[in-house]
Amino acid sequence: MAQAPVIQVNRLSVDRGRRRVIDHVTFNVEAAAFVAVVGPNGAGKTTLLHTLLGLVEPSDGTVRVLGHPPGRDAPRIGYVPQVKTLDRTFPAEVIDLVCSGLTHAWPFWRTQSATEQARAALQTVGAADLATALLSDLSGGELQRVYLARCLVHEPELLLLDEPATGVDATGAADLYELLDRYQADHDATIVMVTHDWNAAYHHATDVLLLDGRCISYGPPQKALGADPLREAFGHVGHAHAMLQGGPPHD
Ligand SMILES: Nc1ncnc2c1ncn2[C@@H]1O[C@H](COP(=O)(O)OP(=O)(O)OP(=O)(O)O)[C@@H](O)[C@H]1O
Repeated sequence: MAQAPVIQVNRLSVDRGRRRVIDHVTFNVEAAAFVAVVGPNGAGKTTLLHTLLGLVEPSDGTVRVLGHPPGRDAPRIGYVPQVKTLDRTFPAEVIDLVCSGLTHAWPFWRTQSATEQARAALQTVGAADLATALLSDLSGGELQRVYLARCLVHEPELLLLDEPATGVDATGAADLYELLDRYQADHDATIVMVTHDWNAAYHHATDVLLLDGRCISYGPPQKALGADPLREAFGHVGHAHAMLQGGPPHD
C-alpha cells in the first residue's frame, strides 16, 4: 500500500492581523522528500512552517502533519527556528540547549546519557568544541549549528528548518547541506527547509515550493525554479537565474 504523504496541505489560508499572508496553498510532501521553500521577503515562508508546527492557526483549509492536525507529534519533529529572531541573552550553556531537544523542556539537570547524546549531536554538526560555551558568546553561525544539533539530537523523522544556513560561512553551509543529505539518507527523514539560497534549493532539494503568499510553483527544482515562475515571484531574474542554471541569462 502506498505510504500517506508526511505533510498534506489543502487550500490553506492564513491571516495575520488584517493581511492574508498565505492564500489557498495546496501541496503534499511525500516521505523522504527534501522540500525547499523559496520566495521573497514576506512571502509567508516562516508562517507556513509555524502553521505546520501548530504555532499559527489556519484561517481556512486543512493541514495534516504525520497524519494528524499540527502540534500533536512534537517528538517526531525536529525544528530549527530562524536564529536571527532569537534572544540569546539567556544565561545558559550550549549543552543545555541541545539537551532541551531531548526533553522538550529546559533541563534543570542532565542525565549522563542525555549529555552523551547531546555531545554526539554537537560533534555531528561540527560544534563539539562549543559544548560548554555560553549561548550569549556564540556568533550567529555557531548558534545556527547548535540549533541544528538540538534538532537532530532526538533523531526526528521530519525536519522543519527555517533558513538553517543564515550566518554560516560558505564552507560551513556546504557542510550543513551535506549533513542534511546524509541525515536524510540514513534516517529516511523528510525535510522541509525555508531558504533564500536558490542554489542549495536547486542542488539539494527533491522539490521546491515557490511561495509568494500563494503557491507560484511546486515540483522538481528544474521546473519550480524555471525562469517564468521565478520572474512571477521576484520580478526580473536574469543574472541570478543564469547563475542558478549555469547558463546564459534567460531574459
Ligand atoms: N506575528 C505576526 N503578526 C502580524 N503579522 C505578521 C506576524 N508574523 C508575520 N507577519 C506578517 O506576515 C507576512 C509573512 O511573514 P513571514 O515571516 O511568514 O514571511 P517570510 O516569507 O518568512 O519572510 P522572510 O523571507 O523575510 O523571512 C509578513 O508581511 C509579516 O509582516
